[in-house]
Amino acid sequence: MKQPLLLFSEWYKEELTISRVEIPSAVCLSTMGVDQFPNARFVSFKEIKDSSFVITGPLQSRKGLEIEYHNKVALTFWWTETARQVRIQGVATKLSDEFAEEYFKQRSLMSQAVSSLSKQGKEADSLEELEKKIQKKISENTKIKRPEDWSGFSIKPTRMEFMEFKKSRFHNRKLYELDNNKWHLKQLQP
Ligand SMILES: Cc1cc2nc3c(=O)[nH]c(=O)nc-3n(C[C@H](O)[C@H](O)[C@H](O)COP(=O)(O)O)c2cc1C
Repeated sequence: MKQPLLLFSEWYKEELTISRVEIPSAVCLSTMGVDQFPNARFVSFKEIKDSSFVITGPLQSRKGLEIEYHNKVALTFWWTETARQVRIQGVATKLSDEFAEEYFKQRSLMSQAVSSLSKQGKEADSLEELEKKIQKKISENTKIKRPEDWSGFSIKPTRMEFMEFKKSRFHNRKLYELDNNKWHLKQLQP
């Protein structure tokens, strides 16, 4: 049986080589809201590290607070060129400061400036003022420090479903479930 993280890497690579979308790393992150409503938004998948899926962003954002409240989350990929969907459920853990620094360094100057000055999800008094501050920060051309609040999550999968979409609707669905540290595979009906 092929291990699911290996299958994920193969599928992702296949999509990346032929993808024509600007952000092929986009993935839908679903969380459980403090109001018990599920909540979903796209984020950028960074990489698999220590058998976990890494995403980044501010911890004081809605998603950050929701994950703090309830650490079980879902990631959903839809890859248009290869017509494949991957659904992942797992447990999220905050990144270490060391890894957060690494990911912050990889961001463009613009992204770093936005992250350092924008309080993601808070109401804006004046977008123009905020944009001016960001432009000023960029023009200073000095090293931008990672805000303490900017980090990310490492999501350890416990269930992964791989679907090959078929025009006939006779989709191929393979479900991997983790039990006692071992992955078990089931073939699902379409
Ligand atoms: C393609 C795409 C990629 C995105 N990547 C990220 C990301 O990596 N991190 C992030 O915090 N927000 C990212 N966003 C913005 C989120 O969709 C969202 O607006 C933001 O994280 C606030 O969500 P929240 O209020 O639920 O915390 C991305 C949006 C899109 C459309």
